[in-house]
Amino acid sequence: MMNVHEIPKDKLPITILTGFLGSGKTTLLNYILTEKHGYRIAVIENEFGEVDVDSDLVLASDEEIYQMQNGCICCFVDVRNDLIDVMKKLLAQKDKFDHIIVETSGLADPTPVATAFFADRSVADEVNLDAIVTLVDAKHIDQHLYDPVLDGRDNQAVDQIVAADRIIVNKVDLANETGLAKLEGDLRGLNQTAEILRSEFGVVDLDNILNVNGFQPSYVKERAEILQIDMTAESDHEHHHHHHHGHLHDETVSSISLTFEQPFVLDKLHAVLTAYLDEKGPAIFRTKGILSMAGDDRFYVLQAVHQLFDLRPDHPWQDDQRRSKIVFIGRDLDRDEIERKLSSCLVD
Ligand SMILES: Nc1nc2c(ncn2[C@@H]2O[C@H](COP(=O)(O)OP(=O)(O)OP(=O)(O)O)[C@@H](O)[C@H]2O)c(=O)[nH]1
Repeated sequence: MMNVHEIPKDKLPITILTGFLGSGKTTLLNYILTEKHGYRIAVIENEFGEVDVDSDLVLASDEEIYQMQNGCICCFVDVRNDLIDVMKKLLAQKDKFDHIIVETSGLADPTPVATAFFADRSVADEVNLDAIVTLVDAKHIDQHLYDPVLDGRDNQAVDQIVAADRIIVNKVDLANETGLAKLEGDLRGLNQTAEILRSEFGVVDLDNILNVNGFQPSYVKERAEILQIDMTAESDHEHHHHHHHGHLHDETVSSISLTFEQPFVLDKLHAVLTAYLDEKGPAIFRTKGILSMAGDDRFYVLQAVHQLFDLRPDHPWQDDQRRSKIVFIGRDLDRDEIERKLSSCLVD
């Protein structure tokens, strides 16, 4: 597709990739990283949860990947300052990249992330926020858009859609045409201007999401005012005093990370997870894990979004890394119960 927008020359384009937990951000990122589009891409990732699972799930590639894990990118001043510092490092070697993708955590409001690029003059002068691309899980988004627990409170699933310049309705294989048409109508109600695309496993026309010069600052400016974020560029160092107040994601949601040295018994684990997620799935938004199985030299990847889960073998373990890590994100998580149930699936 021809690109009709004029793209600022000499500025490094940045795409903010956002979308609720499990909507398909890493899947889309992996698609982008493996497609031959000719861009050299640096990726900045931020995840919610204590142990790092995401970096194991992003496919190995030549691209540079930076993890930012000490908190949710949208909430903590330090993390946004880290983001600026990572950007400065990237800009110092900007002849190595054509594009930067920032993948936010699934609970992030993208506005503070977007404003971070304007907050520091040396960064603001050299980058162009190309677009905020929001993934929407066609099967699960409704329960977050219309989350009764958040009634009257700030809802990040909504924030992410409202801030979008491109909305990708992903997982169309799990929805029917009537449901998709209704969803697209609802999305249009929240965001009148963003182009709405559909995808299965993140496969979209990349010309329509990268280098589109599609960022529309009006919404972000308005929201930044509500959040009391000053978007005026400051010179170096001053941004360390720059902050807003409070958390910007749903504080009823928390995460539990567990690690296990002993391997699991596959059948037992499968049965226990099926029963547990069936029972608790509505409140467990997301489960991710890299797991060691008895009698198998490959690591297993566990991926669940609410009740829907997938557990499958991947590559052989590398030396010294054989140890399971698993993260649950949701409401009212009972750490002891989860640990007890998982421990009952470990090899004797
Ligand atoms: N059926 C189906 N599953 C999908 C599709 N896209 C992604 N998935 C699955 O959905 C799960 C979550 O996908 P991810 O790409 O990890 O989602 P994410 O947005 O990065 O998740 P967080 O980092 O937790 O916010 C994985 O099991 C994917 O394989 C799709 O189009 N159809």
